Amino acid sequence: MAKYKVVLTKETWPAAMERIEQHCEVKVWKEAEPIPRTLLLEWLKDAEGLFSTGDVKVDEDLLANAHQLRVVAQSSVGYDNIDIDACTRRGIPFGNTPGVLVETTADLAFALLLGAARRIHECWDFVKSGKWESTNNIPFGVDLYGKTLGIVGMGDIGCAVARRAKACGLNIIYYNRTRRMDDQLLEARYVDFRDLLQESDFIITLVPLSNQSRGMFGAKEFAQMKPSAYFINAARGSIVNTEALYEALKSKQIAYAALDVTDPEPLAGDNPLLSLPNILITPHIGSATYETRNRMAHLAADNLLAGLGRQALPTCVNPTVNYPQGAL
Ligand SMILES: NC(=O)c1ccc[n+]([C@@H]2O[C@H](COP(=O)([O-])OP(=O)(O)OC[C@H]3O[C@@H](n4cnc5c(N)ncnc54)[C@H](O)[C@@H]3O)[C@@H](O)[C@H]2O)c1
Ligand SMILES: O=C(O)[C@H](O)CO
Repeated sequence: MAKYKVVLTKETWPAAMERIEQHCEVKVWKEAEPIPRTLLLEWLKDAEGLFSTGDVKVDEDLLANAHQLRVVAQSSVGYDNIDIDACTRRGIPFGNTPGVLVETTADLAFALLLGAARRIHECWDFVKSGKWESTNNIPFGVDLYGKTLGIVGMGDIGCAVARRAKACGLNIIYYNRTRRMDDQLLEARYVDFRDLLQESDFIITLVPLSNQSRGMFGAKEFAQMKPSAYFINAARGSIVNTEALYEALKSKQIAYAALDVTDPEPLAGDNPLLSLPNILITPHIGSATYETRNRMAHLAADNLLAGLGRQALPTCVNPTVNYPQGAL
């Protein structure tokens, strides 16, 4: 049987790759930098499936060039690099990987909160550099217990963070596009965005990047936070105005930031944020455990292979153009 023609903008995990290669003739970009746009356009001319990554823009122009394309799949829950309306207009279903990374990403968001509050990375540098001379010259942190955590974007991961926060004795408030019906179970109080900024001791943001959320944390928002506030971003770098965050940290308008995502990514070694003493940055590792990345790759492969066979994608973002279950 003829194999499907598929483009991968990066290699994926071996077991998922094997499954794809069983059914597909693949073109894979294997370099660290994003695939050059002209090459991608060339490869997509006869491709039936695209296995994309967050560093590639899937937009109207790209789709207009890909006449045979019948499915796009990506191994991530966020899909801010994909023009979903353009996919839908062309009848192309897009599949992401919700659910399978929830607990892993919540662990990381909460680790950033704990790591920043107790200055874990500074303590490690302190010990390594031989500065540990007495019991009172050590880096001091702040308590979590009894403080208020504000969660912005109370979706799957936000709720998983709330469960961890509840176990640590934090009071939880949240802001979301809509109020959650189950917020009493989480013991979380729905507030408006301004109240969340003003009342929180810690803010964790897990809101998807969209036209509405781009730059939602800027100078005005940092000015409303407490001077003792800790700001944690595990969503996308572009929901924050980086210059405004730098100024807020430098002037001690807020106390501390912990970021798993930055704008841009990767962050260059001479980025001004790195000169600040009151920041902790990890390299976009929210879902980066062996188990979870493997699960994500398999779910993305499920979506890809289903779409190629004109079967319903298990996790389709634009269900109006998903294939019906059982179709040929
Ligand atoms: N750091 C990482 O490695 C990592 C890993 C996974 C996810 N993420 C990011 O986290 C985001 C959330 O993931 P999830 O699985 O919880 O998604 P989700 O869809 O379950 O939750 C998102 C929540 O945000 C709310 N929301 C959307 N736009 C909003 C807005 N403008 N203002 C307020 N609330 C808004 C939605 O109503 C929803 O409740 C992803 O879109 C992704 O960008 C990052
Ligand atoms: O959106 C996601 O899933 C992460 O940011 C990438 O793993």
